[in-house]
Amino acid sequence: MHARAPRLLARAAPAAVTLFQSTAAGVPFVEVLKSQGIFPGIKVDTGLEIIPGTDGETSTQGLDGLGERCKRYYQQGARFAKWRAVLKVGSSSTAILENAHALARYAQIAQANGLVPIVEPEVTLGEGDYTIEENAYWSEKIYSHVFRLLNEYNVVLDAILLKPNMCLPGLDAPTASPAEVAKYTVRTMARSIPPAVPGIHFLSGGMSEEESTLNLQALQEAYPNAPWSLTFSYGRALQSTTLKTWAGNKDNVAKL
Ligand SMILES: O=P(O)(O)OC[C@H]1O[C@](O)(COP(=O)(O)O)[C@@H](O)[C@@H]1O
Repeated sequence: MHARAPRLLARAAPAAVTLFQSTAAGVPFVEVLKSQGIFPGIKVDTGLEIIPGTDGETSTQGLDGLGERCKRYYQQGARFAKWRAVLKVGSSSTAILENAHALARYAQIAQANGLVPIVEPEVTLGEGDYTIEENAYWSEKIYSHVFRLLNEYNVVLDAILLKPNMCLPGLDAPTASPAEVAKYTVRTMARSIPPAVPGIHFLSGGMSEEESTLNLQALQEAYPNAPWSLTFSYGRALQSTTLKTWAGNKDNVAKL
């Protein structure tokens, strides 16, 4: 692990297989993370499947046997779980309900097994010239359904983390300024996310490293008294330059 990683990461969510692996020196990955003050977690969904009768919309799989798996992951040292639902501006009501239901069942099962569920309803950044207002409308609609189902399944809201998208215009529309992104994103959260949720950890969703950083900074500065902590759980915006620079070659580690 890179020496700067512990300063940057509070938690890490490897795939199931990695949770049970060790370093070349034989130290379990879980122990490496714990010794650096990083909470290990686990992605528990098993991927996407097309919902028949829709225009390629997906439902996230992985509920079968989830309780048993969560039990094993907890014993192995995991303390949180992650499940990603993929939605879009203009999602059908079938896709919204299906994904909200699966997120709620997953969160309920994860909590019953001692894991903090990261609930990730991602309204993907797509092609088209839709406006930031349209993205905000669909994001609000989708999050509201997700929370209706979380409540339906008695998920303890104080013990989840939300991983949503920021509100952004379509890829073919003019880009929005960080101030606009902050305004629409926090308005959407204020309308649909209960204050009991402790943290909103945004995904980067295809934003560049710089864009995602500036947008997050704008959000935090504009809303210092937001009821939830506003922070990040970036994938691509954290890893892409690092992976490119490293390129699997240990001689490049010093450049990181
Ligand atoms: O692991 P999954 O569920 O396939 O998700 C893919 C990526 O999407 C994320 O959930 C969000 O990633 P981005 O920040 O790049 O949008 C990452 O954590 C994850 O690596």
